[in-house]
Amino acid sequence: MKVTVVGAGAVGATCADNIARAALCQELVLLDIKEGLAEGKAQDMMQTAALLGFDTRIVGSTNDYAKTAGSDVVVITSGLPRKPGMTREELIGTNAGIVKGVAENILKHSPDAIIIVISNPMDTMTYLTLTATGLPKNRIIGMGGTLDSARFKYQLSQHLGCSAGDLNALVIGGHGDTTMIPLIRFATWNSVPVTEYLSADQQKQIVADTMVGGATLTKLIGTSAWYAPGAAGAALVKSIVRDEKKLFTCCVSLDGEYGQKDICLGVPVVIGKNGWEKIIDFSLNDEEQTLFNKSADAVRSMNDVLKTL
Ligand SMILES: NC(=O)c1ccc[n+]([C@@H]2O[C@H](COP(=O)([O-])OP(=O)(O)OC[C@H]3O[C@@H](n4cnc5c(N)ncnc54)[C@H](O)[C@@H]3O)[C@@H](O)[C@H]2O)c1
Ligand SMILES: O=C(O)C[C@H](O)C(=O)O
Repeated sequence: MKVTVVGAGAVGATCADNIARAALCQELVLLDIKEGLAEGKAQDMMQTAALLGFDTRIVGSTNDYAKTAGSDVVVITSGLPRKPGMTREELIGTNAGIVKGVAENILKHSPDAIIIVISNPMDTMTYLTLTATGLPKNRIIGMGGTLDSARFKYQLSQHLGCSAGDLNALVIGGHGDTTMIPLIRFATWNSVPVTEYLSADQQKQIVADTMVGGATLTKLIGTSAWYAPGAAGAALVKSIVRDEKKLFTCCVSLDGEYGQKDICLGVPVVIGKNGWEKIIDFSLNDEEQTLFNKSADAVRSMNDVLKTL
């Protein structure tokens, strides 16, 4: 197996590090436009191999896409992160050009790859990657809901005083401060609904804190987060290369599911060797469906901005 991570910044390097530590592929290419950055980080990571005991060969590249040729999975993390006070959507002007160029270069050298898009605004960058490459929809996966669901479990675990690993919880919709939808009604603690244990106020607080999870970290750190985003990207890579068929919320192209079409948005999907293999379409109540439709409207208006760039 060969995996490429484009963008050797905070998220890309963390994602690559997680992929290497778990020995998810024989060859891992880290590519960045900044001279020497990817080569340096690749060498640094390779120097952990003797300490951590993995055999993945990590190759760094300054914009030489020939090195990425024949990748089975490509993770796109290239682009600007937001600064405190900004929304993810404000990154569209710069990141659309970067993501489009990267996707076209990847396609030339790895026409069979499954592409995971992480760059923000992620829902729109996923839609752009799908339309720019023309690849089958199952091979384009946006990573956002996977991270947001992990943050939702973190918030729940803090209130319940329990292991995050004992929780099942999904965030669907867009990957934006106001567009994501933490589905607390469906969240369980080892099969028992968490709503049994949490007051209405606690539930509201958990949902609100989950929605601004990325903004909260951006304010604290001064740039956006990378540990959980990198780990979330690697979890998707693992489910693909090991054909685990795990269920994650990912941003995928909808064709009528959840009442939406011609849009990429976060819904629960099965991830395996063919990319996203199945959308799990379950019934939302009126309130949840209204939120989902509003989320779709907001993402669609960002997709329209692409036409003006
Ligand atoms: N979807 C998510 O859940 C999620 C989570 C975290 C971050 N992000 C997004 O991921 C992106 C990266 O974040 P980061 O913190 O790693 O930023 P960063 O600045 O640390 O790294 C970005 C890297 O991209 C590189 N780059 C820029 N243009 C390039 C090009 N044309 N080709 C190759 N490389 C290029 C830069 O040189 C830089 O090293 C941002 O857009 C951020 O908003 C998304
Ligand atoms: O918050 C951001 O801008 C980065 C990312 O989307 C995140 O949720 O951590």
